[in-house]
Amino acid sequence: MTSTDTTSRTFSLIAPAKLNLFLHINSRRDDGYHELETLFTFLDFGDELTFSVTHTPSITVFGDVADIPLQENLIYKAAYLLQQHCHISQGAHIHLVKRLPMGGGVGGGSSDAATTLLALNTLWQCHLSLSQLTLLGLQLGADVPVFIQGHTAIAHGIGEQLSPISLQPKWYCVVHPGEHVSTADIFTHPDLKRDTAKLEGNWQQQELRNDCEALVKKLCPEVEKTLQWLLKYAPSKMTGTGSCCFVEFSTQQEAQRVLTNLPEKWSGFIASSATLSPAHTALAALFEQ
Ligand SMILES: C[C@@](CO)(OP(=O)(O)O)[C@H](O)COP(=O)(O)OP(=O)(O)OC[C@H]1O[C@@H](n2ccc(N)nc2=O)[C@H](O)[C@@H]1O
Ligand SMILES: Nc1ncnc2c1ncn2[C@@H]1O[C@H](COP(=O)(O)OP(=O)(O)O)[C@@H](O)[C@H]1O
Repeated sequence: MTSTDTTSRTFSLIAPAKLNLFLHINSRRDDGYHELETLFTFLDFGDELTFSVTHTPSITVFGDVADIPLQENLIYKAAYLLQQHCHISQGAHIHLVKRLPMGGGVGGGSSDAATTLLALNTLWQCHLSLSQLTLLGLQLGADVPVFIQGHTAIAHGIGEQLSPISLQPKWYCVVHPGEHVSTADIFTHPDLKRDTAKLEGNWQQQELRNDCEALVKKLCPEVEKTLQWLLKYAPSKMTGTGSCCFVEFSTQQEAQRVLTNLPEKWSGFIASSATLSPAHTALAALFEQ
């Protein structure tokens, strides 16, 4: 999945998906952002990004860039932010293979941005620490810090205060109901439940849920249908602000069975969870050679 050519300074990394195993919204701040508590885990499935350094300062992003204008692509934004911050005179060619559904709640854009910061920090020899990269990443989105820190974590604040934890690896079948859900639309909706009490004591002994789920089910009937269909196999949940839904298993076979039976109108994938982000694991392996 990962390749390198250190002599021409080119390498590929997987920008992994995340799942929110629960997502509680505690309050809305004066700046419009929401205080939340969420459990992030990484999947060993994601977009593939290939980075090459150039001797001129231009930054290009090509491949599956769909109709996102270059300067709005989070990959470009991340590269440009780092280049400006560290006064780098080199540029980069970045190729994207998009596997994660956009607006699916699996964090594809944020993961692409974080992976770009991690990769170019190395290729451009910026020598920023993970804490410094995390602060830069937060300028790009509330979800970016967890992908930079790279560890399964419970997040507080707007998603940037991270307490790393370890979980048993599990297998997931993740289903995209074919609908795009805008994070901003959900967080600005008057009917969003935003008054869940903060967790106290051991989170594993408490009732956990996704506070966005009821609203998204109401707004997107296909999400409701997906959650219902998945219930035949296991308790189903939605990730982030949707629209992807998932079920958890101990074995690959159980997850594969759900994917095999998936109605044609939906798409999906199976993946196992990883306590460490696959992008971090791959980057460490590349530079230990
Ligand atoms: C809800 C979560 C949960 O993991 O995931 P997604 O469903 O988007 O993947 C994230 O917090 C999304 O993070 P991210 O997608 O990076 O958010 P941003 O770009 O910073 O913000 C997108 C929109 O969501 C709102 N937002 C985001 C995070 C937060 N804690 N409170 C908010 O109100 C922002 O006000 C903005 O209008
Ligand atoms: N490289 C990128 N990959 C995905 N989305 C991107 C990217 N760059 C910018 N975006 C924008 O960010 C939005 C949210 O993307 P994404 O992270 O996939 O969703 P979610 O936060 O629901 O997981 C997209 O609708 C798209 O307009």
